[in-house]
Amino acid sequence: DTGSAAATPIDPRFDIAYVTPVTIGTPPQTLQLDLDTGSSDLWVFSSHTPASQVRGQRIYAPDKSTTSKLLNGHTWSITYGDGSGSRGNVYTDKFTIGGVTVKSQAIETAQQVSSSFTTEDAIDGLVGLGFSTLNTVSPNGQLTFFDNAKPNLDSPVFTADLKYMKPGTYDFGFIDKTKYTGEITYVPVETDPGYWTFTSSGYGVGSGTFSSSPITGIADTGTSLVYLPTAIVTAYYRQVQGATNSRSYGGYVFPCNSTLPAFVFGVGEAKFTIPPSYMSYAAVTDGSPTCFGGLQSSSGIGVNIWGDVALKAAFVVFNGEEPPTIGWANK
Ligand SMILES: CCCC[C@H](NC(=O)[C@H](Cc1ccccc1)NC(=O)N1CCOCC1)C(=O)N[C@@H](CC1CCCCC1)C(O)(O)C(F)(F)C(=O)NC
Repeated sequence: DTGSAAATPIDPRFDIAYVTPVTIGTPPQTLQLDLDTGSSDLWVFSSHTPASQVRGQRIYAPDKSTTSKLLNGHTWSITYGDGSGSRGNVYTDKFTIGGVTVKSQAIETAQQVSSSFTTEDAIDGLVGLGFSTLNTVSPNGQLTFFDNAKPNLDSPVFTADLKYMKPGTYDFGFIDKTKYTGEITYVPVETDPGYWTFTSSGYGVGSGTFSSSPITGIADTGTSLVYLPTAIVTAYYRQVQGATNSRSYGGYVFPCNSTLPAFVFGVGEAKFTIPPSYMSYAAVTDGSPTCFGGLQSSSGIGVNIWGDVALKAAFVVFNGEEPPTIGWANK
C-alpha cells in the first residue's frame, strides 16, 4: 500500500494546525482530522458527543456504519500540553487516509471534549501518529493507524511535507523524491515514552555563528510553534528590536514591523533554515501591531518541541523500521 493526503491549514491567517480528510466506516463518513505525531489516540467528535459541545464539527456516527463494533468496556481520556482534553468510548471500524485502509482501527468516540475543541470548528478530531505506547485506551491500549497500516505499506514510513500558509501533504508507505532536495539526514529516535524524540545538532541565529550543541526534542506535527531552551530563545530575541517576553501574551512578542533573523537548526551535518516569515507567527490579536514569535521557551513544558514552524521548513520522514529513525531533508 501507499497513500497521500492533503494537510491543509485550518486558518488562512496563520498556521495554527493542519487537517487531513479521512473516511470512517461503511458507507464512508468523511471527517477532517489533525494528524498529530505528539500523541497516539485516534479520537473523533461523534454522535455520542453532547450537542452542547459540538459547534460545526463533523461527527462519526458508529450506528450508521455497518462495519462498526463497540469495543466493550473500553474507555479513553487524554489531556494535551495546551490544557485541552477529551474522553469517551471506543469502537473499531474501517478507517482510510489517502487510500490506505485499516480494516479494524480503534476509533475513540468523544463523550466529552474541552471548550477549546468545541470552539475549534475546523478540527473533527485527531489521528495520533506517536508510538502506540502513549495510547490512553483502558483496559487494553490500542494501536495507531500507522502501526496497524505498517505491515501492508510498501515501506514502513510516513512523511510530512507541511507548508507555510498553504496545503502540504502526508504520504504513507513511500518517500516522494520530488518533495525534497539533496539528501535525507537520518538520526536515531528515542521511543521512550512514545514521542518521535531526536537530538538536533545545534542552532544559529540569522547569519551568526552556528552553535554545535545537542538539543533533544520531539518532532510534533500537532504543535503550532517551536519550543526550545530559554538560552537559545533569548539569544534569538536579542537580535529583534523591541522584543520582550510578555507575561500577558504568554511569550515573546515584538513589533510586527521588526526585522527578524532566520533561525537555523542542525540535524547531523545538515542545516535547516526557518525563514523570518515563519518566525513571526501572528499578530497577538487581529490588526494589532504586536506580533507573537514562532519560537518560544520550553522551560514551562518539560520537553523541547519542534512543531509546525520548524517542520514546514523541511521534508520529514518518520521511519517506522526497527529501530525507528527520523529523516530531515531540505525542500
Ligand atoms: C505548549 C505545548 C504544546 C501545546 C500544543 N498545542 C498547540 O500547539 C496548539 C494547537 C492548537 C491547534 C488548533 C486549535 C487550538 C490549539 N496551539 C497553541 O497552543 N498556540 C498558542 C501559541 O500560538 C500558536 C497556537 C499541544 O498540546 N499539542 C498536542 C496536540 C494538539 C492538542 C490541541 C488540539 C490540536 C492538537 C500534542 O499532542 O502535539 C502534544 F504533543 F503537545 C501533546 O500534548 N501530547 C500529549
